[in-house]
Amino acid sequence: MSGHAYAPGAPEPTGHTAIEALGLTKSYRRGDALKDCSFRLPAGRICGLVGPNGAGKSTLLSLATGVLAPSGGAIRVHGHDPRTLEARQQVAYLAQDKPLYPRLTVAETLRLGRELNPASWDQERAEGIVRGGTVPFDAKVGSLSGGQRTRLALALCFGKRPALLLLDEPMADLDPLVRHDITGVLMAEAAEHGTTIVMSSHALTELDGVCDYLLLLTQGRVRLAGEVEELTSAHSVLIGATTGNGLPPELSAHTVIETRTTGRQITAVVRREDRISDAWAVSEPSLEELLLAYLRSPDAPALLTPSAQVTDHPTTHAKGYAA
Ligand SMILES: Nc1ncnc2c1ncn2[C@@H]1O[C@H](COP(=O)(O)OP(=O)(O)OP(=O)(O)O)[C@@H](O)[C@H]1O
Repeated sequence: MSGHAYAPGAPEPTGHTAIEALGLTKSYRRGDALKDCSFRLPAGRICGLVGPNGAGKSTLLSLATGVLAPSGGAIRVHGHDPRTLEARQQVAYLAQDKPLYPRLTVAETLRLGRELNPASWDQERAEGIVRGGTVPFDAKVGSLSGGQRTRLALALCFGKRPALLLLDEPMADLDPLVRHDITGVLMAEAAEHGTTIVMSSHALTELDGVCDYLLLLTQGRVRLAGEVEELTSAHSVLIGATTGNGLPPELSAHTVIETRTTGRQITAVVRREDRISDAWAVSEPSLEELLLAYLRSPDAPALLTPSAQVTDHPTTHAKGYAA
């Protein structure tokens, strides 16, 4: 398993699992897009999927939707191989370019959604999302604004009543007001229906307050996974005075993620392993500060909170992981 234990004696993760990856690897001719990734995403979370360009975010989403097959290891969605019908019925996916038919009207698009998902379609829910954005039902999709198109695409996704919704950079081309609006849709749907949402994003500030779970990938590996609150509270930002050359010796008591020196002041982001001396001004990093520290420090060790760790529970193997 990648990463290391979060806290000795921590309780076993509980609850249902939306996504579980074990040694998940995806190789292309030029190299590995994902390397030996193991993590668990509990159901009912809004998870930010973060990482620099080329980190493997889209590849992971494609594996979770069953569009791609792993080169090694395994991924399960609600306990099923993503390529099976059982998994596909539970997952909705919105690609970055939000593919919709421009010549259909909004009403016709929803009708198509119903025809494609006859067993699960929730017309009232889909219509409610469209109405919330005052999108005219008789308008052609090709005439909609970016925000309206996103709303319609989300209505199609949620109309399917998915247990898990995967979104590839849903906010990338939207202005701040529309982003706020769409965030509201996501949070309301997740709260009301318990839908698990995974959304990849480069806009770190936007994830704060929206996501309660986080998965950070860099260079195809899991660097951080777990509850946002647990991840941020496990770290501290320390500000103190520099002491000659090298790092102040007290820092060695902690796992140092990043240090920056400005004049005679040193700022360190650390994973606390011990009491912090009174010589430092101490604060908790924001989610953005934490992510930036890990992004700037590719060698900092990975951290997975207990709920994000894949346990060696026998049912894991019963579902075919061992094969
Ligand atoms: N079809 C493909 N063929 C070959 N290499 C690919 C293919 N798709 C992705 N890759 C490579 O795999 C790596 C991961 O790409 P991926 O698109 O998953 O990253 P990403 O985190 O989604 O990036 P971005 O933020 O730019 O969308 C990159 O090095 C990319 O060049």
